[in-house]
Amino acid sequence: MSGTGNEQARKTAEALDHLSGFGNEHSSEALPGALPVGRNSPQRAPLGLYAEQLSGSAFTEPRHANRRSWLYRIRPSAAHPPFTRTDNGALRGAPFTETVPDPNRLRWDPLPEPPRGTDFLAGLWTLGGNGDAAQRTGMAVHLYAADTSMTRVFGDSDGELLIVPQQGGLLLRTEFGLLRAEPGHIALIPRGVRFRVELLDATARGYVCENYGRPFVLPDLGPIGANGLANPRDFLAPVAAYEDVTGPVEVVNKFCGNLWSATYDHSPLDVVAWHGNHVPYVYDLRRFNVLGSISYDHPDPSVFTVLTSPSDTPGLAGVDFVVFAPRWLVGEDTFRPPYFHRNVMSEYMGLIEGAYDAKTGGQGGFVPGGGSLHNMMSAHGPDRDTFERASSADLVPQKIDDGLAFMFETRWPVTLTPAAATADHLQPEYDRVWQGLERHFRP
Ligand SMILES: O=C(O)Cc1cc(O)ccc1O
Ligand SMILES: [Fe+2]
Repeated sequence: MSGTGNEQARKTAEALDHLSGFGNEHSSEALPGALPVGRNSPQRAPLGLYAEQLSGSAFTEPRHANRRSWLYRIRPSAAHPPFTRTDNGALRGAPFTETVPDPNRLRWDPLPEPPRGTDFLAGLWTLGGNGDAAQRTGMAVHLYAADTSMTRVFGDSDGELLIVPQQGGLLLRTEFGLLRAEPGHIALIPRGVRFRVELLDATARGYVCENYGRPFVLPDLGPIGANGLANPRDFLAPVAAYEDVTGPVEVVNKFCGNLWSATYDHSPLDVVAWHGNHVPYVYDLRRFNVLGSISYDHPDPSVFTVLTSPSDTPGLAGVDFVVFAPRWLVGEDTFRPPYFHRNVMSEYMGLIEGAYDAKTGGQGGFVPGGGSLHNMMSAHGPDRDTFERASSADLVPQKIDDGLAFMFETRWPVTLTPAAATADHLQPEYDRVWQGLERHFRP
C-alpha cells in the first residue's frame, strides 16, 4: 500500500469514536433511525435494511454466557455465492497432528520479512496449537508479518481472534465499525465477525491467539475486590460504520482449519446499525492495573491475567491471556524474577517491546517479535544471568518498565506445525540459557 494510503488510514484511525465497557449490551447506528426501537425484527426494518442475528453462544446458554448481536444491514449475509477452497498459505488449524508433541523448551526469533504484497491474512503463520476447531476446544498460536493492507474481507468460523500487534498499527474495519490497534494494544474479533485489516504503518507484525473454546471474559477478582487488573470500562467497542459498495469483493472464511473464498457482488461490511454483546473490541495493555506482592515472594502470573477463556472445570482455562506490564518490585528477602518452575499448563510467550525480566541474558535471546514455548511440565525459569544477578541484588524498590511481554497459557500442550518445528528462525541453542547454573549446595 502506498504511503498515501497509510496516511489516509491513520487519519481515519485517529478520529474514531468508541463505546466503552467489557461485555456490555451496546447499541450503535451510523444513520439516525436505523436501529429498530422496542423489537429486533420488525416486519420491515428501518431504512429498508435487513435484520440479522449473529449468535456467539447457543440460544439457550445461561444469561451470563449468552452472546448475540442484531445487525441491520444493506444486504443480508445470506446473499452470497458458494465458497470454494483456497490456499491456506501458512495458516493451520486444530487438531494439530503433523508433528510429535515436543517436551523441549523452544524459542524462535521474529518471523522473516514477508514477500512484498503480503496482507494480514496471507501473512498469518501458524506456530501450533491444541484441541479441535470442530469440537470448539483449544487454541492456536499464529504470528503475522505483513506489508500491505487487505482489500479482501476475512471471517473466522473456528474461533475468536485475539490480535496482539507488536510492530505497526492496524485499522480494523469490521462489520460493527472501525477499531485502531497499535503495538501495546490488543484487539479481539469475535467468532464469525467479518473484518479487513489495513496497515497504519509501512509494515505490521504481531501475534494472534485463535481461541476455539469459550469466549474470553475478564477473570473473577475474588478477594482483590471490585476493581483492578483489566478494568471493564477500558475495553472499547466500535460505533457503527458501513460500506455501501457494489462490485466484486473477495470474502475469505476460515472453516474447520481451511480457507474458503467467495467473490461477493458487494461489501459485507454493510451494517448500518447494530446492538448486542457479541462485538469486537480493543484494549490498551498499558491501562492494566498491575497488582503484585508488597511483602515477599513472587506471585504466580495468574495475577496478571487480562482475559480468560473458561473451561467446564472452575479455574482451569482453555487459554489465559496474561500481560507482564510495567510495575514496581518491592519484595523483601525475595528472589524477584519469575521462579524456576514446571507447570501443568503450557506457556507460549511473546514480547511486544523491550526485555523480559526472566530473560536478561543478553542479545539474541528473547527478542521483540520472537516467542518461546514451555510446554506442559517442561522445566524453565530465569536464565543463568538473571538468576545470578537477582540472587545478589540489593532489594531496594525497583521499577520494571523496560518491556511489555505477554503469555498465552493453555490447559493442553501446544503441538507445533511442521513449519514451526523446522523453521530457520527456531533457536537451536535455547537450552544453553540454563547451562552453567552452578552447584551452590553446602550441606
Ligand atoms: O515462564 C515464564 O516466564 C512465565 C511466568 C512468569 C512468572 O512471573 C511466574 C511463572 C511463570 O510461568
Ligand atoms: Fe513459566
